[in-house]
Amino acid sequence: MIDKVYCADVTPEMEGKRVKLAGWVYRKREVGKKVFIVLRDSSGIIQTIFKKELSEEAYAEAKKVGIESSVIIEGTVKADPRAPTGVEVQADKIQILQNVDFFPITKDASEEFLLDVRHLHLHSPKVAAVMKVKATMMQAAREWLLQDGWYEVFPPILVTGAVEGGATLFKLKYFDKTAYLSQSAQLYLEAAIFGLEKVWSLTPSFRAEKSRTRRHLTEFWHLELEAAWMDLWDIMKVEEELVSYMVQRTLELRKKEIEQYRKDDLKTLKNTVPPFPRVSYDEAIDILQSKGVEIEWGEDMGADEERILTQEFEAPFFVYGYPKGIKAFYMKEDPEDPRKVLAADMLAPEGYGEVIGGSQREDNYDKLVERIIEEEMDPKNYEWYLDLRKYGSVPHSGFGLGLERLVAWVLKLDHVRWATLFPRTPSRLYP
Ligand SMILES: NC(=O)C[C@H]([NH3+])C(=O)NS(=O)(=O)OC[C@H]1O[C@@H](n2cnc3c(N)ncnc32)[C@H](O)[C@@H]1O
Ligand SMILES: [Mg+2]
Repeated sequence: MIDKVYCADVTPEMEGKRVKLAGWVYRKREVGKKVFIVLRDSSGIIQTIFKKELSEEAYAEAKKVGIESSVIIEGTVKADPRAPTGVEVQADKIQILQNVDFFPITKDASEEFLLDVRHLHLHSPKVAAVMKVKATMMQAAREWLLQDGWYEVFPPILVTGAVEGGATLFKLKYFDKTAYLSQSAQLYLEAAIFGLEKVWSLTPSFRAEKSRTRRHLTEFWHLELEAAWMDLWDIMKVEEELVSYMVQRTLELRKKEIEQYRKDDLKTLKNTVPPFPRVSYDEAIDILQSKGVEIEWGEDMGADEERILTQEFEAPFFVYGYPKGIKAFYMKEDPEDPRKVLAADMLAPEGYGEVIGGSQREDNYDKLVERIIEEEMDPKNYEWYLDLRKYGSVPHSGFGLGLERLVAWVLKLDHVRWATLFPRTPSRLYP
C-alpha cells in the first residue's frame, strides 16, 4: 500500500511538512506558469499547485493530466485560506499512473447516461457520499442490534416459494427443479427463532415488480428482524428504536454528507426519536378521504396515497391494523376484528412513504393452513413452514426494512435507484 496521507487529513497546522498523496484529478486549471490540480480521494479533496520555478519536470507532467487521471503527488504543505480546504500542497513531484484524455461524464450528463455508465459514476464524491451514508446506517444498525441482543443469521437466497405473492417471483432453473430468488428472508428467520429467539439478516431481496415507480427496485437490500414472544406492539417499539438509532447515529457521523443532499434544517431527521406517531388504517383512510382522496375502506394505499398521508407528519410514523384482504397470508388475524390483521407499516415523511413492512405472524397451524388456502396457494409448498406451528409454536413478530428506501428518505433522493451501487430495475440490468 502506498504510504500516502488522505486529502482530508492535510491541515494548515501541517505547514512545511512533506506529504505524499494518491488519488484522481478532480479539477485542473492553468494560470500563467502555474498548474492547479484539485486532487480527489475517498476522504475528500485538496488543492495542489505546480510552479514551473519549483520543478520544471513536475510542472510539465502536471500540464499533461486530464480529469480523473490517477496520480501520486508529493510536495510541501502550505496554509492558504484561498484554497478550497484552507490548505494546499506545493507540489514538486507527480507520477501519472494512468492519464485520462477525456472522462465520459460531463456536467450536462443525463440521468439515463449516468446509469449507463454507473461504473464510472462511482468516481463522483457525491455518489460516494450516498454510499458512505448507507454504510453508516448499517454500521449503526449493527451497533444497535448487538447491544440489544440480536443474532445475525445468513438465510438462503435460492428458495422454493413466495412470501410476498407469486406475481413478483424471479424463477430460475435449479438442476431438475424450479427455484426462485428470495423476496424476503422472513420465513427462514421464523425458523431461526426457535434456537436464537431474536434474529436478524441483511440480504438482497428480489421482486419482479413491473411497476416503474421512484421507490421500487427489482433487487434491494433488506434488513429483516424476527423475534419470539413479541407481539405487534413489541416489534413496533423495536422498529422505532432501531430506526431512531440509525438516523441519529448517521446524523452524528455523516452530517457533512447528508448536507450535500438536504438543503433544509434536517428537522424531520432530528424528529426521528421514539415514540413515533401511530395511526390506524381506519384513521388513515379518514384522513385521506378528508383530503379529497378517492379511497374506500379495504383498498390498499399506494405511493400516491401514502405521499398525501405523510404530509400530516414531520417524522416517521406507523400505520397499523390493515384489512386482511390486502396483506400477506402469514399475518395473524386481529382477534378483535377478523376483517383485519396485526400488521404495521412504517412510513417516512416528506412523501417517501413505506420504508418498513411488519406484522405479528399466524402461530396457529390450522389458521395458517386456512390462510394459505384462502390465498389460493398450495399448503404442500409450505410444509416446512407449517411445521414451525407443530413443534413448540410461539407468538412471534418481525419486519423488513428496505435499506435503499430509508437512505432515499434520509438524503431526499428523487429515486431509490440512486441509493444503490448498481441499480436493478425492469429496464436496467447492466452494468
Ligand atoms: N421480514 C418481513 O416481515 C418482511 C416482509 N416479508 C416483507 O417482505 N414485507 S414488504 O414486502 O413490505 O417489504 C419490506 C420492505 O422492503 C422494502 N421493499 C419492498 N419491495 C421493494 C422494492 N421492490 N424495492 C425497494 N424496496 C422494497 C420496503 O421498504 C418494504 O417496506
Ligand atoms: Mg409492504
